[in-house]
Amino acid sequence: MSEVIATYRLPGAKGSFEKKAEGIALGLTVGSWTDLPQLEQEQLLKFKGRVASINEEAGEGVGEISIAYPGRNYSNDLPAILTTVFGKLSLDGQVKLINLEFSDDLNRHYPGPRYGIEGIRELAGVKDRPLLMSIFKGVIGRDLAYMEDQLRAQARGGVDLVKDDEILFDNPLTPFYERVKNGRRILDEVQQETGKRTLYAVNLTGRTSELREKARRARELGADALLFNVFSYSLDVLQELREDENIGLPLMAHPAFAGAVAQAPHHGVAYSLWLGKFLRMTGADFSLFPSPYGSVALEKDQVLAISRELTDEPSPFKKTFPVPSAGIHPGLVPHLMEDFGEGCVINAGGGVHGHPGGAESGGLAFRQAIEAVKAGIPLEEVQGEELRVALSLWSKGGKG
Ligand SMILES: CSCCC(=O)C(=O)COP(=O)(O)O
Ligand SMILES: [Mg+2]
Repeated sequence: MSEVIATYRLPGAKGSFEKKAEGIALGLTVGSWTDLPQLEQEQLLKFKGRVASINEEAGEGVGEISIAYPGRNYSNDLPAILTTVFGKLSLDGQVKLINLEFSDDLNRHYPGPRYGIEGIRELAGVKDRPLLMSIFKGVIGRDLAYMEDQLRAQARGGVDLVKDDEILFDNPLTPFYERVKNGRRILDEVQQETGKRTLYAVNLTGRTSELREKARRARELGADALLFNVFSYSLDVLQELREDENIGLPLMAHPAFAGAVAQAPHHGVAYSLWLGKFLRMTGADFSLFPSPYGSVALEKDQVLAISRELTDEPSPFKKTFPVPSAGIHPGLVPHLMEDFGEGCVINAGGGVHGHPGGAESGGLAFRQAIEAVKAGIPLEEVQGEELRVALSLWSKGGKG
């Protein structure tokens, strides 16, 4: 039967959860604060939520309640489903949505990533190591020539991808379409020099009604991929971009604004859903999230839960690349590869541009660190000058 099963974590004393569960099951479906006439209750029974499970011992003074919501109550789209399972309830005190399971018949209507990890590896030409991504930094208020120089340096350093910073919007100095065209030209030139292809994820911004046309035009102009601030828009907008066959580009989901919904320990939505399951099912090829040891850190169990949702099998969806980020420098590469293996994207802005030798050296330092970890060589024993300088600047495993 079509249904979603929502699991909530909320405070309460033992013995109090059954009543709470029934209240949620009723209140978010057919009920209200007043009792309905008997006849109506019988008519509405097939629309009533069902208490699927109660765990009164999920933690100290905390329980977990799972409620099944019949598919006939909502259209199969995330706006309707999120409103059903956590619309009014999200306003009702300490309660956190920690999981949402979709029946197979509902799941199959979501697109998942168009490329996924394997498809992105094909595009990047990288099979057997984590991908390395750098980030434009300090380009607000600068012109296209400045960006071109920064892009060239990053690409010469051997990074596989470069992304716009999420705070770079369409602007007169570096307009979106010009960034796309220049990016293609510069990266073609560097590929001629080095033989290596670097992909550029340009930040797709502006009003929602403009996004699809801008994305289609970007593809025509040769864009490699699109960075997208999903949570300033919505998951459904991401899904619309994914499902547009005239766009067809890799989609890189940025977590900006995600904390507004997921950060609070006893409210909102779990990060594993918000940056994991929901992004994978709606079509993100990459999901960026704060690493456990960077400058904007999440708890390790939260981050690993995000990564599991992005990559676990079996799944009806291709895998989404986990992209642990924020405050990442070459000394952290062993931690990243220990926690995420080779199936991740190592993402750094300051850790590349902050290298004393400049962005090119920053990229080389990361590449040397990745190769060392693959070979089982301690970073301190690596001969690479760029890595040695980076390690002396940023203590291994410390914060940047
Ligand atoms: C918070 S996850 C996305 C990280 C990000 O957008 C960024 O610009 C990281 O820059 P950094 O200099 O910390 O590598
Ligand atoms: Mg950023």
